[in-house]
Amino acid sequence: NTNGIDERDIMEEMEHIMVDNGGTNSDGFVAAITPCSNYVGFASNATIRGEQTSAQWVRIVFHDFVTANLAAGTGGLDASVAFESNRAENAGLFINDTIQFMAPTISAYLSMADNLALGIVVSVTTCGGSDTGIPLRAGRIDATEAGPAGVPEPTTDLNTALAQFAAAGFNQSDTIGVTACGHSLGRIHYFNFPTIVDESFVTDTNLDGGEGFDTIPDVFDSSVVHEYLNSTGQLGGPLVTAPNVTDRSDLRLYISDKNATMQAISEEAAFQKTCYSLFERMINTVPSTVTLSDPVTHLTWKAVDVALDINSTGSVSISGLIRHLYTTETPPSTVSYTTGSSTGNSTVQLSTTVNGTGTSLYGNTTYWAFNSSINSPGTTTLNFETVSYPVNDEIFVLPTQSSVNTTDKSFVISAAALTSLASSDGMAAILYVPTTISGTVSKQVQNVTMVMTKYATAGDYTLYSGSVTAATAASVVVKVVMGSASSRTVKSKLFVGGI
Ligand code: HEM
Repeated sequence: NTNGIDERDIMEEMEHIMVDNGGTNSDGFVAAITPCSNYVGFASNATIRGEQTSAQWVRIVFHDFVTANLAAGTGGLDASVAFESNRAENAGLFINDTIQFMAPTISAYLSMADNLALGIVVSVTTCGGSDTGIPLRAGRIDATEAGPAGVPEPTTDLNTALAQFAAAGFNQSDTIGVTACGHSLGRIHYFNFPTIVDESFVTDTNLDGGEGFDTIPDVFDSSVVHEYLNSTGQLGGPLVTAPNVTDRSDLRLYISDKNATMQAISEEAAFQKTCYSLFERMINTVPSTVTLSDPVTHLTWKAVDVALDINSTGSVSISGLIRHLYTTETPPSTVSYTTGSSTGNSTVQLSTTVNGTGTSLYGNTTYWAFNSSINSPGTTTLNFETVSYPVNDEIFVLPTQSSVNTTDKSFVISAAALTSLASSDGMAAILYVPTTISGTVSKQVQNVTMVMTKYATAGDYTLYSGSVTAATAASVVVKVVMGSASSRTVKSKLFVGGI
């Protein structure tokens, strides 16, 4: 990543938001769409509005992606949609609901655009799709301003709509497929489209007057296709049956190849397979300057919140959590680990303390706490089960000797570096601060550099500290740098008082 963040950390953060859904170390992301019919929007009377968060998360990806210009290498999934909520083509609550919900999970590791990609993938899963159907990559970079307009609307004529999709790399059949896939979930609302949905849909428990595209708008399946082809249920939905012919954009699209694509995806397995592939292409449509990671997989074993510490004599210790994700097998009651250095592995250490357990879409989790001294300098890995986690004991942040004041957003940061590394550049901390910006409810990570001063020596190490005030205290990531040496990053939630 161009901002000095390890790709491994980016991928592991995305995995964390995806997997840690409840209990220890959970963040509530997937809970928002569990069950699939759930709504966590910010409008008043949320529970009776007739809205569905999972559907919003699918729709927002389409609206962000479709204005890509493949030939120019611009646009795609870059979260520019976060600046575009006022456009008529973006009618509805979905942009601000989604962006505001996801803003807290923006960090140096995870952009808003990566949050959006994650959102559609977990929505498909919780709404009944496969949990491994859509490979999810990380590394998207957020736009800093609105992009061009050009999302098809119900009144957009067929050729214009097909040209808009074509500019984003989708041919006619792709366009028909991806629209039917999207319209498997959610509703069209009277509140947004009063000429399309009848006012009678507005009730005390459906304030926005939502009418489903199919009879089960909270299940990701081929019903919308069947009902269209067989003239049952919702008949393909309001964009097929709208009173005004000009509003029948789904009908124009579906019949434009004489229903060939709709026939081809009418079998459930073919529908799912086609939709996963088309959704994957949407989320992987990114500006040509962006390089995506390999797919993020669910990790059976994982190191979490790893931190180094040092005492006054210069003895370095490592602590953190070991997470095990399991489905059917019984989790072990202890986990052994070693640390690796140039002179070989340490003696085997045992973690017997279960720190907590959690639930996930992909199984259950158990967390063990570990804490032990390491051979320093020279330790380069923490090893357990299948994991070899990189350690840098030459230069490191000291989370337990650092603190955050969440009231005035001030940080006091301590760090250690080998005295032999000392550079005339001095030691500095870089704080990656998700910062409010104008024109959107999203945030942008801004780098704050803090000069540190030497305050002690401890064995082979020199200790530094400094203080700084940032725009926010939440979801800040910190690393320290000296000359060409750079530490691993840590979350400031590990600091005393951190969030
Ligand atoms: C020509 C193409 C398309 C047009 C004209 C179109 C139009 C619309 C309209 C008018 C709504 C109603 C929004 C509201 O009232 O809240 C809607 C909803 C929706 N659209 Fe599309 N759409 C198109 C393609 C797509 C695609 C490609 C996807 C995703 C892959 C998608 C996903 C959705 C979803 C999930 C909803 C439900 C949103 C909710 O319940 O909040 N649409 N669409």
